[in-house]
Amino acid sequence: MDAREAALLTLNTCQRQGGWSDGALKKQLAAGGLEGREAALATQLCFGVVQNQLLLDFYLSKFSNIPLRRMESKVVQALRLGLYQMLFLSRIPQSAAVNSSVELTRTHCKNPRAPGMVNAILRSLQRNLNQLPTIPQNDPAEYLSILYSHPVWLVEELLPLLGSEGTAEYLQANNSQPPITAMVNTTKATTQQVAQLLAEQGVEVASHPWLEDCLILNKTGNLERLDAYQQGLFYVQDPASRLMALASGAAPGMRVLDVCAAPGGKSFAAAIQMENQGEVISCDLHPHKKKLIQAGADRLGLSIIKPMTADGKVRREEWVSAFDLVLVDAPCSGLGVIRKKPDIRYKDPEPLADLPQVQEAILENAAGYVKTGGVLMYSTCTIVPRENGEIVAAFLKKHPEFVREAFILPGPAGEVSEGEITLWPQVHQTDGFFICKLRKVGETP
Ligand SMILES: C[S@@+](CC[C@H](N)C(=O)[O-])C[C@H]1O[C@@H](n2cnc3c(N)ncnc32)[C@H](O)[C@@H]1O
Repeated sequence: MDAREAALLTLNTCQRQGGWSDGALKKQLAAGGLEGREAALATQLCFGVVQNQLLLDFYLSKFSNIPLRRMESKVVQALRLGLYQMLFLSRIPQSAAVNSSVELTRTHCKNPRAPGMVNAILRSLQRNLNQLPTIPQNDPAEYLSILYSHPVWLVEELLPLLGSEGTAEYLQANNSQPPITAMVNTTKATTQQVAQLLAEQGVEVASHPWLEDCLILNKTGNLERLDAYQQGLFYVQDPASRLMALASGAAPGMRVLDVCAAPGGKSFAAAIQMENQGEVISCDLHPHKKKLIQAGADRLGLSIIKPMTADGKVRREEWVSAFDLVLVDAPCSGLGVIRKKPDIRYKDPEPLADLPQVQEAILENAAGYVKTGGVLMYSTCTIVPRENGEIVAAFLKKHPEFVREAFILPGPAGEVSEGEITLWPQVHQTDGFFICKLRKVGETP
């Protein structure tokens, strides 16, 4: 199996079964025994097609007599792969892009006429690459939707928030490849020691420009096989999540509750900040996720983390007013992590409508666990106000005993004087993320 075949099979699985491309690709690479450059190419092809799917389909449909929706899924994926390479990967000769897609169609598609059709469509596109049809600009949302391959409903939601230039910048940032950021487990080693160990194993390592104890990694190969990973000297996390822990003020000796904890990233960040002194109770609704948190904590040697299965909406009397710090990293639409999970954009938006209700209920219940004088953090990895600022505003209306508290972050975010911030990939070079810090200044009424 080569990179293109792995990409085709992954894209086809995701299209037909609705899975996530990152997970499906990982399985496909393992099944096909792909490593190194072939694995990197398969990843680029797979993510590139997903990131540009609406644009690719716009052009393909102009050059095909048959609507794409009436073609076999693998034929559509072969067409997308061929055109993606021609438009975005100038290092690949165009003839190789066309021929490989024709070959994939011959090997994997049922219809004997499919290879001829794929050849004809891609050759015709190749001849017209310098004069492709223009995307209509009369409707700004539709234009940006096609140009940057995001659904119209999302673009329509962003335009009033960011304006057309800001929206375009955000959508473009979503189609970029974020760096791998490794957070050093400073309870076990210094950043310099970890950087050296990684470099000795051939990883390209650089310091993060503004986040302490964070390394940017390149050429990791299978990261989980690295000695530094196996020894629990780092974990992979976006800077936004670390910023949430920094804003929270988690400190040694505190009693902390992480209400929505799996797979454990915020708990790990807090426990490391606490120098593994104190207690972090890390809960998640789903029983199978408890093991995931425990495995991460064990690998990192963070003994203060106590994983539990618990529903964040259901009150536990023994926890009332018992914690210095409560983290609510709420289940959300994930629209801030499109860079890492490019297919989030194509998921059905209908179930997202119920999320604010769940978020409100979890925040409401979690607030009861904060001691007077303690801190309640609310965060999500999304950028839409209805899951972020609007949740906090509604909560504060009912809870005068809580107030927003200013905090200072390293990097472009700087001082957050209003106590809440939305981080954006195009501005802060992080995932899209929301952080709000609330201090309980009075007794529960
Ligand atoms: C955004 S993720 C948390 C990410 C985690 N804090 C981290 O940094 O790794 C939200 C989590 O909330 C969990 N969840 C959903 N509903 C919940 C509920 N009612 N109570 C507790 N956890 C819930 C989900 O299983 C999911 O793991």
